[in-house]
Amino acid sequence: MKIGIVGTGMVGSSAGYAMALMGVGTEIVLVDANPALARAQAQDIAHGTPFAKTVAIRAGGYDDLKGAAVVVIAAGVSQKPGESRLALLERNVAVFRSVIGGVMAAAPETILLIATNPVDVMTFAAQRISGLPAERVIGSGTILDTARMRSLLGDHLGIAPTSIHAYVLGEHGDSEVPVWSSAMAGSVPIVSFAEQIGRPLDQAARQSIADQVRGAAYTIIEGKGATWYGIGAGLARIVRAIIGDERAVLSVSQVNPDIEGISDVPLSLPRIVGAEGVIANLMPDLDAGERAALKQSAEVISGFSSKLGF
Ligand SMILES: NC(=O)C1=CN([C@@H]2O[C@H](COP(=O)(O)OP(=O)(O)OC[C@H]3O[C@@H](n4cnc5c(N)ncnc54)[C@H](O)[C@@H]3O)[C@@H](O)[C@H]2O)C=CC1
Ligand SMILES: CC(=O)C(=O)O
Repeated sequence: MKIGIVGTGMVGSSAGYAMALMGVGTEIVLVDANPALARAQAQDIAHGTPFAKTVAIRAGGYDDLKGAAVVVIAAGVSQKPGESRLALLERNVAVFRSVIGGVMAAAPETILLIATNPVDVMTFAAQRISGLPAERVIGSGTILDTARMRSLLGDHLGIAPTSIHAYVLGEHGDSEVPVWSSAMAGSVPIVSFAEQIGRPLDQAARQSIADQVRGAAYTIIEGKGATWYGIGAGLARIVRAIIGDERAVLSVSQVNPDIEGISDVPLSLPRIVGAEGVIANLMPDLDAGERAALKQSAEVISGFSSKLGF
């Protein structure tokens, strides 16, 4: 199955590399405004495939995306140290006006998977520019924040992050909402699990983990200029769910008709992801504080998306 990636800088190339190592798809086509970069990334990743699952990876133009089941969009600018994701909006919407047109002309039946920041608002822009139904325009959303939360909780509890079932919802950004009230370790509510094994998750421990998740991008950007490995793996995971029709439950972004009274707002909820894109949206049981935080997150995003003029 063919997968396209538009924007082959750090994020796009890391997604391609993760897909090649995980054996996601049979053919990956890399497209970039800088064709020499796309060619170099394709060659470099291809040299890893003899050690991995065999995936053909090559550079191309928009025409080469014809027949792609999924096209990942990671084109645009990224944050400088201290800059918020929302500060990138205007520049990246301009990039999307040309990129999405090129993709849709070649692959009108595709599913778009958006990584470019601010990812929720860019998912909204991509949906409006492409005219695709909302369930076929997926933003990576909080898949990365959820992974960061599970990784930190795994460290705290001394268990595999894959045994933790907890989500970050809302914006992939400063207003994100870690959901503690329904978080589980194995099949045990996480606070009870933590008490039973003598590693309590009291309010201070939960706040510290939430702060580290929210601040992770800022911390990493301060240290190495950008983030790419975590999101590269997250994008490969979403693509695998789509092309394998896995019906996996993942926290990803999509334009929602209504969240807490706010209409047409793009944000992350747990969603069932398969061959048709998002198959169903799930609203977890939230406590009053989490519900208010989700509404506030929706308001922050809507404050930007509703002013785009789409
Ligand atoms: N969703 C998430 O969780 C994450 C999102 N990001 C975002 O991903 C985006 C990409 O980040 P990086 O790869 O680090 O940036 P980068 O600067 O390394 O790569 C961006 C690429 O986009 C290409 N590009 C720009 N305009 C284009 C156009 N009109 N057509 C085709 N290609 C074009 C550039 O040539 C460049 O190769 C940023 O917006 C960044 O904030 C980054 C990390 C995590
Ligand atoms: C840059 C970004 O969005 C992240 O690493 O979360």
